Amino acid sequence: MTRASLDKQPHEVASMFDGVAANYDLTNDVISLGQARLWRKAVAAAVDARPAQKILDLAAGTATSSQPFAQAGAYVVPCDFSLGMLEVGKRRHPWMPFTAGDGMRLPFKDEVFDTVTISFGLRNIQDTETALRELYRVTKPGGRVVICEFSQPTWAPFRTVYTEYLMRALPPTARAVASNPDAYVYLAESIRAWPDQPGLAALLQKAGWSKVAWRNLTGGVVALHRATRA
Ligand SMILES: C[S@@+](CC[C@H](N)C(=O)[O-])C[C@H]1O[C@@H](n2cnc3c(N)ncnc32)[C@H](O)[C@@H]1O
Repeated sequence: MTRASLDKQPHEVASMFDGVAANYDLTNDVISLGQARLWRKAVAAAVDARPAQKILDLAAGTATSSQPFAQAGAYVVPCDFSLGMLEVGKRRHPWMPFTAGDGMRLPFKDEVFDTVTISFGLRNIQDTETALRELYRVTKPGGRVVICEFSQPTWAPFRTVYTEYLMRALPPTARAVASNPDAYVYLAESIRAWPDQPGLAALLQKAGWSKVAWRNLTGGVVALHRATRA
């Protein structure tokens, strides 16, 4: 594989997600070998949504990542720039205030959300630091960010097996279930190119966030980063 498919422009990323929207959630369950549901539970626990809280779920896609916060009684705004993903989400959750918007220029005023969160989306945004600064801007002072993203398994033998899975088994599996298998080649490449746990923590600090911490899930296949706005 080459790095070429990683150099996608934002409109290409949006149209790639438009293309996978119909089968997106099913494909996730299959290619994560059922782990996706556990990761979502961990995100829900970290966000700890409460009634009357205002939560931004950036890169929410079909809003599967937003649903636990709404179920906990919070006011959750799913925001994404793929109209195809938003359409699928709106059909499933017509009461949610879906908002079309780019993570690098959020269509919200300063300091409006108690918590901002992003699951499996930050890696896809062209400029990570700009997105982290935008998330900071729209968060109330004292508010929090929770980021759920693929990362690096910490135990070397497991890392080797996982890398084999990403590069060899995932593309054919995706070909069997996904509507646009190329999107899952991009997935494998983008995970390999993404910063590890301390690398993302450093980017959060650089964007102004404090009290940065993370927790590994599934041995570090996924990491949950948390931070606070001063
Ligand atoms: C892998 S999906 C994650 C969806 C959802 N958060 C979940 O956990 O199922 C990534 C989403 O990021 C969105 N995305 C990528 N770049 C974006 C950007 N610059 N602004 C807004 N959304 C973006 C894509 O459209 C896609 O819906």
